[in-house]
Amino acid sequence: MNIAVIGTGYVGLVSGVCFSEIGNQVICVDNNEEKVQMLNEGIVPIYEPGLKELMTSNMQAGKLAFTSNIGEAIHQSDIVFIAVGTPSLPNGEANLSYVEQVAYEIGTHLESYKIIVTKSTVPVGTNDRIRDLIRNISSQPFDVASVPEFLREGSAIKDTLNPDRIVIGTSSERAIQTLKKLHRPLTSNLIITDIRSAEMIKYASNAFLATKISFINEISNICEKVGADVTRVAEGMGYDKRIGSAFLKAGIGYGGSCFPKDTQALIQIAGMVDYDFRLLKSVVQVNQDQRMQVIYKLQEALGSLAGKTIAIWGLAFKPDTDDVRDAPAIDIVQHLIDAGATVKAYDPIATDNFRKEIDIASISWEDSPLHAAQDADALCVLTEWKEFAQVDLTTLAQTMKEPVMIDGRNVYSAEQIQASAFHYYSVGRPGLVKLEGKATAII
Ligand SMILES: NC(=O)c1ccc[n+]([C@@H]2O[C@H](COP(=O)([O-])OP(=O)(O)OC[C@H]3O[C@@H](n4cnc5c(N)ncnc54)[C@H](O)[C@@H]3O)[C@@H](O)[C@H]2O)c1
Ligand SMILES: O=c1ccn([C@@H]2O[C@H](COP(=O)(O)OP(=O)(O)O[C@H]3O[C@H](CO)[C@@H](O)[C@H](O)[C@H]3O)[C@@H](O)[C@H]2O)c(=O)[nH]1
Repeated sequence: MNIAVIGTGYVGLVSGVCFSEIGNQVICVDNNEEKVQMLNEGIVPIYEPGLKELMTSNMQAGKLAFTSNIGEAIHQSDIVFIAVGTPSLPNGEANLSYVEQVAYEIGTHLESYKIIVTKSTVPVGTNDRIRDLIRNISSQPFDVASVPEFLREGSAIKDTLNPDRIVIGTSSERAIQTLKKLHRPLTSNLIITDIRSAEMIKYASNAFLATKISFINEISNICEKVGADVTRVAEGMGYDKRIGSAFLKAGIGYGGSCFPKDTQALIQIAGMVDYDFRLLKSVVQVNQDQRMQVIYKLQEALGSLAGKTIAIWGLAFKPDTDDVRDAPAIDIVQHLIDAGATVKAYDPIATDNFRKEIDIASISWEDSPLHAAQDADALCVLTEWKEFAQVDLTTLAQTMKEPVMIDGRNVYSAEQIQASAFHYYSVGRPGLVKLEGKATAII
């Protein structure tokens, strides 16, 4: 099939590449001309394992192209995917200006029947608005459908080529048949539903996953007080098929471009229809507080943070991505700076993006984990990059001024910590806290 994908962020680019990989003719559009030029030169603007290879091979096979000319792309396609951003407005609502702009441009370029599919995460009712907007501009035939995207950054290609399900929300039989045919090579689990339910499935899914994370983070905080180990608690819970083991990793709270924004947006969507989504509001609050646990533990270990040197390992919101959008590290580093500390930061790939968020003299940007830790009063592990688990803890402790570690992602095992000199704070594993070089009673 001939497909136009509007927007070459994570979703647009990965979808475009994967649709070409399964045999379609794809043209990706972005109004950022610099980005289009880079893509045409085979340069991938995001870090995603395997994406460059797949993109290049499909471009060379003539199945994938990039342009800033939306009209040309629409003329060549049967299906138009909208995959532009829907960032948060200051009140938490989704900003639909990019989606509406694209809908307007599609309307002005329609010259024959198209299926217009929204992949962007949009509030319930948005696809109806897109339909009205286009209908006001064009008398050409078209159908709209909501096909929300569930890919995760870092495993985006695998998620797209092997999805758990594809949700197709539309009232058009013609669109259903075409979209079924398009997606069947990816999975047989196609959920056909109405547009509003499809839009809601996306928000409800993200909100539920965020709820699981805040739930286990609260359990971890209680574990710390009652002497239980949250990793064993999560394991024991996860074997229950009704609960499932995924998304029960306690840490410093969720970040990224989706959970923070989509939970806020769903609270707003509920508010618009006079519903107070109390549970989700608590999930968001717990998540914000969880970031502060790192600071509380540092204060417990060091007292005042003024004048202290703190090493930070990990700036990305999770491993295998250079994305720092709403990363917990942003709040934590900002707090340390406000408290008068000096920060030595290291991330294998996200440093450049992080510096666009905060770049001040009291932060030094280090080129290795050990350089960041050198002469530091404490180390905070904020992203579970694989290379951190491989660092020799004896060498690390000797490099630091004080062997104090706040492991915000439970990277290290009990054995590694017991064999080390570290005064160690984990998340929800209080038996591993060492005080004055001696393990506490609960091991
Ligand atoms: N990032 C993810 O992992 C992910 C996963 C699932 C769903 N989503 C949702 O998908 C949507 C896109 O997310 P993203 O992270 O890919 O977005 P992004 O903001 O990273 O990228 C959007 C792209 O659209 C382009 N754009 C904006 N207006 C345009 C226009 N008028 N014409 C052409 N191009 C235009 C921008 O230049 C940019 O390259 C959002 O609604 C998001 O919530 C994201
Ligand atoms: O057990 C867990 C799992 C995740 N996280 C954190 O949660 C955040 C989000 O992680 P993840 O879901 O893996 O990354 P995203 O790429 O943001 O993907 C989410 O957001 C996307 C955008 O909507 C959806 O498409 C995906 O299905 C959904 O998983 C990260 O900060 C993780 O560190 C935890 O703290 N504990």
